[in-house]
Amino acid sequence: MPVQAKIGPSILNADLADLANESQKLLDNGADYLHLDVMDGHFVPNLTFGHSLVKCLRNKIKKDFFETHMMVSRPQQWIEPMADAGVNLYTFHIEPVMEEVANVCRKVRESGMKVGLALKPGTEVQVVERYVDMADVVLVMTVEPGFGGQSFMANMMPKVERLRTHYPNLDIEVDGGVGPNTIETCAKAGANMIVSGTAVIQAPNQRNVINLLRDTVQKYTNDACTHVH
Ligand SMILES: O=C(CO)[C@@H](O)[C@H](O)COP(=O)(O)O
Repeated sequence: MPVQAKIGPSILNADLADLANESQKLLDNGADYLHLDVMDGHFVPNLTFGHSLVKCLRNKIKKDFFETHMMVSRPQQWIEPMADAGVNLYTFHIEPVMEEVANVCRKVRESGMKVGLALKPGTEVQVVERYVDMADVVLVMTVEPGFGGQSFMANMMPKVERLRTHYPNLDIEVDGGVGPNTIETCAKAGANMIVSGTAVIQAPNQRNVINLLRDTVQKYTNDACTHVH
């Protein structure tokens, strides 16, 4: 099955006090999944929310695909709570668990969730290649994790290109500063799962932006890949 373009808005800069409605609006406007940014104030200098909120969101949004992007120092700690909260894809950073990546991947799988491996901009892509067989998605960060609204780092594209060349069937996600002005660069490099925060949340017409992102990726995806759903 060909790799599919999937657009997953990040809700980081949405009105978190109205998260269920904001999320539903994104899905109604064509989002393929929700990218939920979990930050612990240790791994990144920002704090958001945890499994309790995700569970409440799941109670309101029953069927759609949830990814949690775990920007936390101890991703092992939240596997079971997030699985219980109804998360579909558990994407964790390899940097704080460098010696235990395989073990964490196994535990995520055993919990029934899909596995995503995230890389900070300073982490070599070769480090993640050892674990690609254990993962469903590799997330290449295109900003330093922690905040929405930062500038896209085009110099991360060689990582995406290398992964796409070596792993034609892999779901490759990009996150940070991705929007109408930067999507073509990501799509050409081979990304097929697109996280976009500010550009979608603040758009006067979310549907138009989501469609533009998806159409651009579809233009460049080859027909030898798979997808997460
Ligand atoms: O994980 C992060 C930041 O740490 C991202 O999900 C951003 O929140 C995306 O927002 P924009 O850069 O698209 O505004």
